[in-house]
Amino acid sequence: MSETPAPRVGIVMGSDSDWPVMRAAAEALDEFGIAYEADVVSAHRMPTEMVAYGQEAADRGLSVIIAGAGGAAHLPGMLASLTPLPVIGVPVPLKHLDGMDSLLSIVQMPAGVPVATVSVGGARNAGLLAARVLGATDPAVRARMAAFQDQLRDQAREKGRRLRDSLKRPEEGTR
Ligand SMILES: Nc1c(C(=O)O)ncn1[C@@H]1O[C@H](COP(=O)(O)O)[C@@H](O)[C@H]1O
Repeated sequence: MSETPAPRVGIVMGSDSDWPVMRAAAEALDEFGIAYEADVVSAHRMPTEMVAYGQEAADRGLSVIIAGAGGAAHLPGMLASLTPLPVIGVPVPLKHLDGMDSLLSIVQMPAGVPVATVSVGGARNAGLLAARVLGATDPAVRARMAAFQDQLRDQAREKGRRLRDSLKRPEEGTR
């Protein structure tokens, strides 16, 4: 019987309502074969459990924490204050303010307590950034990231080729 690999990345969010955004981080980690855990850990609603999560994360074997929250999004910063691990913050957009409240709550950290903040709703990039952090010391993950970057380059070249072709046929492009 094969054992489930121990999670290397912790994906946490303030509420299960964040999951439709945050699942993109999990999907990115799946693409790279990186084991993760996902849970709801709210600084505001379950502060003592949030403190325990932050204090225990490194000893439990996690290497990176991805924390997403919306509105008064204090979860990523509070976790960064509790753990020596890198914390990647995902501003989750809510119904009002287009996610600007979440973004500013996460990105404006005081000096000494860094949170690597991705764009509003940018959970996929959070997963990719976590893969890069692991890849710095894990050659297999780094090789997968290099292959992924090759694919991106090829796709971008193809987009340019299609655009140039459409300009050669005036009825399809704008001159
Ligand atoms: N920003 C935080 C925190 C926190 O930062 O501790 N805990 C919950 N929340 C956010 O509240 C929003 C609404 O949550 P509900 O949908 O449960 O009402 C979510 O986006 C969550 O991340």
